[in-house]
Amino acid sequence: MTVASGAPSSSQALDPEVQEDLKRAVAKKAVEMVQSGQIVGLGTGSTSALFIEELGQLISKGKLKDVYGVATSYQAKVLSRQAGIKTLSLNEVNRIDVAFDGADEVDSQMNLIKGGGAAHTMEKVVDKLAKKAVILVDQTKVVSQLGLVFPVAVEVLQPAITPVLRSLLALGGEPEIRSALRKDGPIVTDLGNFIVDVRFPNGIKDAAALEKEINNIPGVVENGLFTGFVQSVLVGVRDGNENVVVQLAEAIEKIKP
Ligand SMILES: O=C(CO)[C@H](O)[C@H](O)COP(=O)(O)O
Repeated sequence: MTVASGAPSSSQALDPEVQEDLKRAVAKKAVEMVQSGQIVGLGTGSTSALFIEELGQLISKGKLKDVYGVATSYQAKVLSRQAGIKTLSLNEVNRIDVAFDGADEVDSQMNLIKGGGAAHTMEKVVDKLAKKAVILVDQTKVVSQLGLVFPVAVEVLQPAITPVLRSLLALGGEPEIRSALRKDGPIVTDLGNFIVDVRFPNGIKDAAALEKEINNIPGVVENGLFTGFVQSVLVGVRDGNENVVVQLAEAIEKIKP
């Protein structure tokens, strides 16, 4: 599978309404993969929110029974409750059958940048624990190289912020503490930590190595590089005839920006 020819390249912005249509189409396709009795990881962000909405509709129509969600954030938990999906905490489940999550960037190896919603720490826990992680994106997220556009989000223990910033600079990054729109000062994550967005102006050459290097810095909780474990990506694409198409990539080297 390749992303349909005629699709704008990933760096090209889409009309927000078209992008929303692509996300919705992906969410609708994704819920078809859920089976009754499953425990489902629920990601964070606007695409995951549409998935939660669609899943809630299937449950309320009785088309899916005994489905439980494991939320990756406060947002996912509240949206699940509103959609009528029962949630359990990680400590109450003995498995996660499948997790559905969004991403900020996806490369041809199905490595990801996540963390635009500052929820990547619990997303990584849930997505990696799941028997299968399915990533839901529109075509704007598919890139030839990670990091050229989107920074890597790093969750950092508050008391360690200064030495962590120094270490991130030493790795060649350009770190910036994420601030809130409607609050003076840094945002604080669901887990009580700061977020540092690290730009790598020349892109990321070895995402797996960088993921490990950043996580080795004392004071770092988790970073938003997800490498080496995702095997399914659903991509919403607008084809040359302006039709919305959802493509499933299930092996590495299959997504082309
Ligand atoms: O990683 C995430 C949250 O931490 C999101 O999945 C990512 O930011 C994509 O969000 P959206 O679907 O709104 O584009």
